[in-house]
Amino acid sequence: MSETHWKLLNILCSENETAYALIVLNQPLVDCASGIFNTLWDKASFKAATDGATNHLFDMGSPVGRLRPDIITGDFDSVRKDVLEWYKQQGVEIVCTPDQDNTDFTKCLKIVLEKFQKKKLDCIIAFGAFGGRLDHMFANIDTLYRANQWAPNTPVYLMDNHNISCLLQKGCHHLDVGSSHEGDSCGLIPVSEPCDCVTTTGLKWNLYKGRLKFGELISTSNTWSGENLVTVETDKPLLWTMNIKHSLTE
Ligand SMILES: Cc1ncc(C[n+]2csc(CCOP(=O)(O)OP(=O)(O)O)c2C)c(N)n1
Ligand SMILES: O=c1ccn([C@@H]2O[C@H](COP(=O)(O)O)[C@@H](O)[C@H]2O)c(=O)[nH]1
Repeated sequence: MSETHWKLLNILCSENETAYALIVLNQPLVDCASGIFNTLWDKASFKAATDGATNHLFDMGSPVGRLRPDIITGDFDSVRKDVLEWYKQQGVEIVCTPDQDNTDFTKCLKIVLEKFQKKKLDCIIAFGAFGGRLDHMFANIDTLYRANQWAPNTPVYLMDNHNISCLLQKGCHHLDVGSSHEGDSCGLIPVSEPCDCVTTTGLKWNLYKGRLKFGELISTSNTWSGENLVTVETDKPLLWTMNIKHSLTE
């Protein structure tokens, strides 16, 4: 049985030295000027902006303090021409990904993984993954399935100001929930297929060899039992999601 450890919000702790790449998705960053986004941005080993996300980075800072990613990728139907040109002049790597069968996020993730094939990267965080368009939210979750095929040993987290999610593959998972940044609720969602055998510890509503299936039971509005670790054993891919404490997001 495979064992996977997930650091989750521990990545945000000041003493934490996780090497991660940050992929910024096209969602407003106005509410993120302080708190989580800034922390993630400052500590990232590598920063990528997908298409329209570049507008948000551009609009956030003054020309002097403007946030500068390492790479900008996308089909470029959302980024403003002047914004792309400004970053080009600043020497930022620009990669056009015109394929219309995959999202800009999926394509960007692949580029980031290729860049880090030989360098150390503990995980990848995609910020701005929820809110806005529902089709995009499903596509962002779908990208987690692809990420597992491309780089099964590199955890990928979807985040926004309020949530962090990751895809648990078949096996046993140890989820660190003792960072003090955790909010009150969490969930286990069998997105792609029913999970017939799920066992958990560390939750208020645990399962023992239980079945999770849309139309039958999915685990939402769950919460902690008070321990710093949650364990999940699952026979099929299962989306873990939890919310982030308000004080961090204000
Ligand atoms: C069956 C099928 N449905 C839909 C599409 C269309 N499609 C899927 S991914 C993609 C690119 C999306 O680009 P992105 O910039 O991520 O999103 P946008 O904001 O432009 O919608 C497109 C057009 C397709 N290629 N195949
Ligand atoms: O509502 C949304 C819009 C976008 N995204 C993500 O951002 C990238 C880039 O978006 P563009 O609209 O092409 O600039 C897209 O691939 C999505 O992953 C989103 O999550 N929600």
